[in-house]
Amino acid sequence: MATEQRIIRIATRESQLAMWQANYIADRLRETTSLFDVALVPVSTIGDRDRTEPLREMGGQGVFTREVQRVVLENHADIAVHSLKDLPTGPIPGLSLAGIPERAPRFDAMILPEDSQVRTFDDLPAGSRIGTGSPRRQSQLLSSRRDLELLEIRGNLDTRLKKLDTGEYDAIILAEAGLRRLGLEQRISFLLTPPLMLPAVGQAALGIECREDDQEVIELLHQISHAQTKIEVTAERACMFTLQAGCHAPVGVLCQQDQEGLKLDAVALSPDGKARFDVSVTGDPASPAELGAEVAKQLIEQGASKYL
Ligand SMILES: NCc1[nH]cc(CCC(=O)O)c1CC(=O)O
Repeated sequence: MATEQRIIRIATRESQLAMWQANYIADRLRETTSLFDVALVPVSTIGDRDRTEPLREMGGQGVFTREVQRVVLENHADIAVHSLKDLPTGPIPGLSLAGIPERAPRFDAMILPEDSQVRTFDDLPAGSRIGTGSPRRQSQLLSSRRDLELLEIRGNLDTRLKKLDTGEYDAIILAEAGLRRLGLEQRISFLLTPPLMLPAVGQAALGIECREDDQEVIELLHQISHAQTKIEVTAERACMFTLQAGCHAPVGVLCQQDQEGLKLDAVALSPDGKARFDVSVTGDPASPAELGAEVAKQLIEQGASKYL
């Protein structure tokens, strides 16, 4: 008689992007093992239910992740799949962030109406209305172009693209990774790359949590993890944790391996972009958390705390 197969239950938000990500992880797990079956457990979060308030005013950190985590803690699911950039950096008692799969392309993208002739950031007409509620994106754009008008925008990717197409904005900014995952990359007019724009902590990476005592699932999540991505996001998240800054702070980071070692660039800005603090440190790839803490320490020494 066949023994009963354990089903790995995957808790996820219900947005199109979250469901894509959860299905992607389900496929990776199925490729890794035939010992388990997988099933999705959709969860609605306050971040999804309230589409009107600017995100940073909605109880801030964890509005997209807290309820998904609770479902796992209460054993109604076994793993939680998050966009790592939405996951607060502090540890959650009872949960282990055991899965960090390979990161997708991590930069931000500018989207213009389909008939626009504008091809570069510098070509944007003076006073262009740019839709983004992210203080990180707003402050970095204002740091190079004081003339731009930054406007709040909410909603999932489809909703935001519709708001652009109906003329509410001259351009909007979205992460390249999310657009690619939903097959919308043809809407990208151009990428916003460093030094103009540093991405968010963990941007384009996924974070998968499970209960800290679920050794079977922890091992499975290690098998679908990617060593280099894990090193990079460990440095980035340690920097944000030491800064005591959340995902809505005006902070951008970029962690990359080069010939000299593991390099972490970070920028913190005032909301209007007039003040900015830049730090770049190269460290030992074997100690990414120390590198992140060192970069945070230097930002604080420069006076960045005032804006965090
Ligand atoms: N805060 C929303 C969010 N969280 C994750 C992504 C998709 C990209 C990613 O995984 O970094 C997005 C959308 C966006 O910023 O455009």
